[in-house]
Amino acid sequence: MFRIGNGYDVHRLVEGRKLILGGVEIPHTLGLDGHSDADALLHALCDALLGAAGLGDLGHHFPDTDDQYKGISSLVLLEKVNASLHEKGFTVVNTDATLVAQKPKLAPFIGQMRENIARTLGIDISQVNVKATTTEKLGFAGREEGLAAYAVALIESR
Ligand SMILES: Nc1ccn([C@@H]2O[C@H](COP(=O)(O)O)[C@@H](O)[C@H]2O)c(=O)n1
Ligand SMILES: C[C@@]1(CO)OP(=O)(O)OP(=O)(O)OC[C@H]1O
Repeated sequence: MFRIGNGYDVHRLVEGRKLILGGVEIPHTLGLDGHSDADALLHALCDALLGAAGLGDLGHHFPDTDDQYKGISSLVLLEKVNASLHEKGFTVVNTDATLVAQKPKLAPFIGQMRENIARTLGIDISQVNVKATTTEKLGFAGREEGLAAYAVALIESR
């Protein structure tokens, strides 16, 4: 049986934090604020996978009030989410994500993001897609106040 899920995450862009997306540290004047490494791409992807499996959302499994997750790499969270899906008999068919950010230019880093996600999920890179778009300077993303990520995931029960 096939199941689909979607995820959406936003993090504020602030000074003094790293900009990490898809497990890649991207040089930029601003970074993402959050309890973990604030990797919005991986958070949206985790929520898409959890949603497809009917397992709620990221905050339910990893509360942002729990010190053990402070500063944690979201690749570790993705690995844990993937393990939860496998425990339930699900395998990932494919994922697709869209990053919404006015700056910086993300295209040069998308290949590494895809590699990180594919390796963490134990799937082929052809099963992982990531793209980026601006909002033509509209809204919070266009004003560079924050960055958003949308993700969808298709999973299959064994
Ligand atoms: N932060 C971003 C946003 C966009 N891109 C690339 O630019 C292309 C054009 O984006 P528009 O929002 O103007 O349509 C887009 O297809 C991406 O390849 C990017 O690298 N980083
Ligand atoms: C990742 C977690 C846990 O550290 O917190 P944040 O890094 O703040 O990210 P967010 O997407 O706001 O919430 C999900 C939480 O599970």
